[in-house]
This record gives sequence, structure tokens and C-alpha cells, in this order.
Amino acid sequence: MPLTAIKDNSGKIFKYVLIDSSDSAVEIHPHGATITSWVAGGKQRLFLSKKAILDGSKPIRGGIPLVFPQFGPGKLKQHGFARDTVWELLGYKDQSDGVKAKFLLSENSSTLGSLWPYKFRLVYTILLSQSSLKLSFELKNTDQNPFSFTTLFHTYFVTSDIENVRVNNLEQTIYDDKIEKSVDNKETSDAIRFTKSVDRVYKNTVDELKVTISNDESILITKKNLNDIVLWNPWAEIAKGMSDFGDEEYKTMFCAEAGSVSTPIELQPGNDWECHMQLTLQ
Ligand SMILES: O=P(O)(O)OC[C@H]1O[C@H](O)[C@H](O)[C@@H](O)[C@@H]1O
Repeated sequence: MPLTAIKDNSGKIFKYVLIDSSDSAVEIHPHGATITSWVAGGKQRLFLSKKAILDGSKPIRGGIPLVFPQFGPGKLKQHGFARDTVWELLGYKDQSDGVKAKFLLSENSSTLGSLWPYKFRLVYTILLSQSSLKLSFELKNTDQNPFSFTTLFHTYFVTSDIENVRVNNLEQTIYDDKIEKSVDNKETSDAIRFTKSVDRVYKNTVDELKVTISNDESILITKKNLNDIVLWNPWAEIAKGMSDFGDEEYKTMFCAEAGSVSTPIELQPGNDWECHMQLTLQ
């Protein structure tokens, strides 16, 4: 069986483990359908804070939390409700191109009572193969009114040393800088490094980016129907103010997040929208 449910002492499902025939594995918490581990090529590829809260009382600090229907602060709570709601497992399958698990989030009394009072059906598909992880969203507006949303795969990568990290393929791309509080800057580097607090939204980027993790490791991020890339590392000062993140952990992580955040997407009643992000070991 490619999928195993691990229960806690009270019998509640704590996490799912999805394993393919090559021993690549992901762990997924029902809370937020948050992937907290991706082991491929014999190594852990995602960062999970040692101080992450995994009991469902807050979003998980690390892995791949799902941002929907709002990126950042706004009418709803920061990054929306998807990462902070329990998703339902729809099923899993062993197929020729990998193992697959599907999760569902739809409206409930809490989301309908929020400032985003729409009916929707969001299916999240995780497809794991030997050297890649493909994450897809299929969203349907099941409401009688149109709605708009922003969304993001908030991916935390792990590195043994942040000094070795480079993000390629964003040269000449326009970005907003949330630390410098400036908009529409043009990227001049062909290999972006993290040497201080970074919080940037690169807009309308190319769909294929390379992230170098260390001298002999890199990961290709490919995306479809997602316009933007967010780069984030809190660095020392901001890290100190985060209760679920260690003071020194900024040295071993960075976020490179594929999403559509700079321009909200509007979806008419009855209409569908799809996107995906794929991570491939190089
Ligand atoms: O602390 P969180 O709500 O999980 O957000 C963590 C970070 O997420 C994104 O990368 C945003 O661009 C940042 O502004 C934010 O600080």
C-alpha cells in the first residue's frame, strides 16, 4: 500500500505517509494538507522547524503549507484558511508515473462565516515519483457568485548552508520588495543569494527556475498557471520574533514559493481553474 495513516494516541490521524517503489516518500498532515517531509534520492529536501507546532493549533512552520484564498495579510487571517483547516483524504493510487494522493477542501461553517463567504471545491493532488514531486490544484466555484483569490505553494527548502544557495532564472524579472517597501524593482542578478532578510514577490516569472542547494545539489521548480515566485528568508532579527522558528534556523532554510499572488484571479460560478508546481531533483 503506497499510503499509510499514522494515528496519535487518541486514534486521530496525525499524518499520512506516501511512499513510491523507489523509497521516495512524503509525509502529509491532514491539518492544512501540509507536506512536512519529502525524501528523495535518499535525502530530506524540505525544511521543518524544530519548533513547528504539529497539533493543529496553528499553521505548520515548514514543509509546504498551502496558501488560499489570500496571500499575506488582508481581510482574512494571514495567508488564508487553507493551511489552517483539516482537509479530507479523497483517495490514493499507485500508477505508472508514481504514487498519488488526493485531498479535498470545500466550504464549511467556519469559511462561510469568514469574510470569504463562498462555496468552492479545491482538490489537491500530490504525485510522487523517484525524483520529483508534482502538486496540483483543481478549483471549482460552486457558488452562485463570482469570487477572487490568490494562492501559493509556500515551499520551505532545507540546506546545510544558506551561503551556498542560489536562485537562477529571475534576472530581469520585476519584483516587489516587502522588506525595502519598494515596488517594481528589476532583478539584476542571474544567481540570487540570501545574505539578509529577503521577502520579495517576483511577478510574471518564467515557468522554470533552478534552485541550487549546495555544490552538488539543485532542484528544478516548474510551474503552470502560476504567475509569481516569492522568495523568503526571515534572517536573524525577524527569526527572533517568531515563536515557532529557532533563532539559528534561518541558516538552514529558504522559501522559493510558486503562486499567483500579485494579481487576484477571478472565477465565475460553475467555472474551474487549475495549476501545478513540480519539484524535480537535478
Ligand atoms: O509567518 P507566516 O504567516 O507563515 O508567513 C511567512 C512569510 O510568508 C511569505 O513568504 C511572505 O512573503 C512573508 O511576508 C511571510 O513573512
